[in-house]
Amino acid sequence: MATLAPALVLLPEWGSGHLMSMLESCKRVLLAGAGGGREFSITLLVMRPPTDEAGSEVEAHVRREAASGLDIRFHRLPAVDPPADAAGVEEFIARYIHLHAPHVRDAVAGMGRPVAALVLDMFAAPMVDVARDLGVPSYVFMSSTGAMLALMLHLPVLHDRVAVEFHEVDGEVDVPGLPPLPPASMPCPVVDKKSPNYTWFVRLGDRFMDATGIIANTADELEPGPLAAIADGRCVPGRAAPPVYPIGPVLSLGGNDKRDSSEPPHECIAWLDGQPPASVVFLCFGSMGWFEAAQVVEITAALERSGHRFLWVLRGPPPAAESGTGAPDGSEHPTDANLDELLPEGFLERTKGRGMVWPTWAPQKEILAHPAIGGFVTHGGWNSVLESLWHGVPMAPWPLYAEQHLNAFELVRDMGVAVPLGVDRERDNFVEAAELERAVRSLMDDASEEGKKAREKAAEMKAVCRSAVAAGGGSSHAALQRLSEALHQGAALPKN
Ligand SMILES: COc1cc(-c2[o+]c3cc(O)cc([O-])c3cc2O[C@@H]2O[C@H](CO)[C@H](O)[C@H](O)[C@H]2O)cc(OC)c1O
Ligand SMILES: O=c1ccn([C@@H]2O[C@H](COP(=O)(O)OP(=O)(O)O)[C@@H](O)[C@H]2O)c(=O)[nH]1
Repeated sequence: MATLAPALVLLPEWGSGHLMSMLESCKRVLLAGAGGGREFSITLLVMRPPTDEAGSEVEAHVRREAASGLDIRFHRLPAVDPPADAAGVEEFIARYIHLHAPHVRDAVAGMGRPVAALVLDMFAAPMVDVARDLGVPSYVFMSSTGAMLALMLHLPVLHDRVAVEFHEVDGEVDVPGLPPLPPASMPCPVVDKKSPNYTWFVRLGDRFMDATGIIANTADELEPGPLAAIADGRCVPGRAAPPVYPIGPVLSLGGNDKRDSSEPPHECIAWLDGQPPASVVFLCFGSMGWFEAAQVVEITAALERSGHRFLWVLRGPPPAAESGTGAPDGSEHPTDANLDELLPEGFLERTKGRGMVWPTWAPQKEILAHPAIGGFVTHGGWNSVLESLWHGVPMAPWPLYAEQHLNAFELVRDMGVAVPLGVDRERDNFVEAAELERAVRSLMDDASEEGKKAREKAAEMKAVCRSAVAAGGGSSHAALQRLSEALHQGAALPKN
């Protein structure tokens, strides 16, 4: 038994952004420990996702990772009935995950080897209790920003201090480590305090405090304000937060964008190959972003008038959007866009040669790595942001869902790597053509002072990202070493 490598037992939420980001991060721990006397194995606890679509995605990840040659095992948890009465997406996710607690307990108890950590998705934070009962360490994995982490830790304090809805606050909301936050930049789950989603987020933030540690996909130099606020105990006055290990950027792999060099380039890449350096604005809106026809018209007008080259990933509504029966976990994916139906007549002709509209999943990481890309209009999902910064691409954030309004604020106001884009949150995040045209010009025009600052800052962050993960002095590499040491020290046989 003593010779068996301690296990990192992972409980990710099933969404690719969460699962792959956690797995890739824990693979770094595995690789960092190997050879240094700190061997680990990984066991990923697989919940049956609540939709067939998510189920197929998870199975594809499992198949690929099982063939990776690393010490990664998969343990399928018994199925549970999803809550039938959840009023909101975040409530559904947190409750559905929590129903697995007895099965998680059994799986960890039956590992037959020391457990270095039960690594929990942010939505699974209440399962710190399972780890405590079994006498093993628990770590929350934060796949979003340090700013979101600071906000979540601070949320129980805000809950006591702010009696009204955040949008009724006179002025701004104070979140330690961030510039004063306009209420319109609060993340979706906390905008309605009457909603159980809000109650769950307050609870999740509270339970983060009971973890042994928090692993975060960020870097000290990327988010110094929020990370220092957490470390200094400013988020929850009077109580020390668990140590945070910012080990990022870990770019989550697992999309279908890794190309064999013998294959011909993807059509988007082939098109970019013919464009001048830093001349193309890339528009892409994550795994769930799509637009109604009226918004598409505004985007086409903005792109035409801006005169800039563009590569636009345009997706259509998810199948359930028409019937109003969305997936309970909010994970319904957009369909491929029917360009003939969605685009105004003549748009493709008029922009021929300088624009490309791609109607399906695109190889985003490869696109952002291409020298022709000069700017990125993004929904501001944290994985997309990290990918953009990794390649030094400045952004114009167009937040659509989840915590992206907070991300947009941080990118523009705190990190300075993005130009602002005026999004009407009251109108389903609608953006007028003139506003998008202004933002694209600001991002891409050589003469734009605002764009110049964002470009310089993004170039700086590219260097920061790469040096953070570099061996021999990188802050994220050092955090990985500290984490590896803490995991090694804390490994314990589960009590039964
Ligand atoms: C991070 O804060 C929030 C994340 C989510 C959220 O929920 C979610 C649920 C699913 O079933 C599938 C998903 O793919 C998914 C994604 C998701 O957010 C995205 O997570 C990314 C990190 O991996 C990244 O942070 C992106 O910005 C998110 O868009 C939901 C939520 O409240 C609505 C959050 O506050
Ligand atoms: O057409 C697309 C859309 C998205 N992505 C990838 O999907 C992930 C999206 O994650 P993010 O956290 O940005 O947003 P989410 O989709 O979770 O809201 C990123 O790795 C993107 O590179 C991609 O490769 N092609």
